[in-house]
Amino acid sequence: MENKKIGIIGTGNMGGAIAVGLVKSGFISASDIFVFDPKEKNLNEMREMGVTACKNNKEVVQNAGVFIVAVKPYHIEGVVNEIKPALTSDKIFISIVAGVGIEELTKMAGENISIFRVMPNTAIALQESLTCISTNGNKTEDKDFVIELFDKLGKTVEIPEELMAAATVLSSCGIAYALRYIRAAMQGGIEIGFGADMAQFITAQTVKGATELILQTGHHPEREIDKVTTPRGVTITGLNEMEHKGFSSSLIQGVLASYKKIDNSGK
Ligand SMILES: NC(=O)C1=CN([C@@H]2O[C@H](COP(=O)(O)OP(=O)(O)OC[C@H]3O[C@@H](n4cnc5c(N)ncnc54)[C@H](O)[C@@H]3O)[C@@H](O)[C@H]2O)C=CC1
Ligand SMILES: O=C(O)[C@@H]1CCC=N1
Repeated sequence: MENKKIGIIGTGNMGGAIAVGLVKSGFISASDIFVFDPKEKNLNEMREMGVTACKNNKEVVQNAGVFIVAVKPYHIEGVVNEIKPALTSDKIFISIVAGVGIEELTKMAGENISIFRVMPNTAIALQESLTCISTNGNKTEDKDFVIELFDKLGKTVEIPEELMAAATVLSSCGIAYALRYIRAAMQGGIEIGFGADMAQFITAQTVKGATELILQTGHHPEREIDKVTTPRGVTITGLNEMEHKGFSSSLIQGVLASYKKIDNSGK
């Protein structure tokens, strides 16, 4: 692929976060990122970062060799119809749209274009995404570029497309589940004496520490928990009370409910 300029179609929560992460990463100069969004406010935020705002989606695809579609599932078909005249065989089409498969995307865009499904999360703005990539038999050169691109924006894992719905739940929704844990722990922290800001800082840094313990050692969480739970101590008392109230079960059921929602809606 010759043209390594990057397009983003839809600069809402995710498209905007990708643009921010890309500019921060220095992987590409801001002016080589081409975006369109019908919301002028979103485009202005992009312009302020030095990103090139286009007049429409077709112009994005004409300028960029690789483009990321980050619109809601119900807008994808309209977007693909709009960009179709600019879809030459040298383009790489990356979709982060939840629940829309490569087969469906191929029907919309045509056979002769390289299509990837990618599932990032909002931490991509900080280059801390966990991004799942499904390559479905694309050319090695294209695949290498897409992986390199998202490696600059966090960590990547390559998965078969059949796991994309599960990836959406565990990684993309997962950020929200983790944040809800942080909020709940903060609320407990406030009730036992901390101000909100201090409770937030203590909880967030503690979660970061827990995450690093797992990521850096590869240990099972329970192995690290065993080091904290003094017999007859305060930790096990709290943990057991959480389990009596359904903590793990509630999380697992939430994950399954999100997964079912993707299956049910086909989105
Ligand atoms: N929000 C998240 O954490 C994640 C979202 N996704 C997927 O990313 C996609 C976007 O989600 P969000 O960013 O949350 O939604 P959003 O609503 O924040 O952003 C979508 C953007 O698309 C723009 N848009 C609407 N019609 C358009 C058109 N014809 N051309 C160009 N832009 C258009 C909207 O103005 C909006 O700014 C969805 O398909 C979602 O499934 C995937 C992973 C994580
Ligand atoms: O909630 C949603 O439907 C989207 C997909 C993954 C994260 N947000």
